Amino acid sequence: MYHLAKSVYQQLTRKEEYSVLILGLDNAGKTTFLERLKGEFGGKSLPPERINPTIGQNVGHVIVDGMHLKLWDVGGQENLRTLWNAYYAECHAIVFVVDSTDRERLEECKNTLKEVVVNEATEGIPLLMLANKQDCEDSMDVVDIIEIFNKIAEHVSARDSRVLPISAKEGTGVGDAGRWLAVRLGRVPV
Ligand SMILES: Nc1nc2c(ncn2[C@@H]2O[C@H](COP(=O)(O)OP(=O)(O)OP(=O)(O)O)[C@@H](O)[C@H]2O)c(=O)[nH]1
Ligand SMILES: [Mg+2]
Repeated sequence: MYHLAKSVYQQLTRKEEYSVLILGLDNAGKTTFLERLKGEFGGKSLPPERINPTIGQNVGHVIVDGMHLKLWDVGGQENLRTLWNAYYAECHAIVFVVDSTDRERLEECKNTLKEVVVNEATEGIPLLMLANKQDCEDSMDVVDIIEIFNKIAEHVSARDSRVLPISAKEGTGVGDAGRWLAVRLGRVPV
């Protein structure tokens, strides 16, 4: 009887959790975005000046509109990108962060995103691209970023994708990014 009651209780109080993988080149602002998202949705967060390049991974939890999200932020340095594969099977959505000021690495950024979306393991997974660092005067126009990156996402497979302008440093657009994920993930079975 105790076991039955316990299992009923667990079913009733079960929290569904969705895994979100944060990818992008090194220095794109992935960790800054994760910390800002935590702050935006009521958690404790590190200020930008205390964030260092990620060598392993950072994990954060946020609740957006009642939806529990577990965010995996992994290092974007070239030699660490081979590790991204290991996360694909378990993730429900991918956030790809782009440094909008880094014109020199735009080609590398496009190729990296392409590799992610052509991988069989990410097929059909919702993809949110963030045109970050919009607070910088020299940042690329978000319209141009949308043009470039939507083409990559759409050509590969019919998936839910979106490009949003943000400043992870100042927090602009970060709440919208969290809410986009919550809405999209509400349509995906855990
Ligand atoms: N101006 C500006 N700087 C930003 C923004 N987001 C991040 N940065 C800066 O960009 C640098 C890299 O940020 P990180 O969050 O460490 O980048 P990352 O993508 O996690 O990098 P890796 O961990 O090496 O993969 C830091 O100096 C941040 O302060 C932003 O929105 N605006
Ligand atoms: Mg990082």
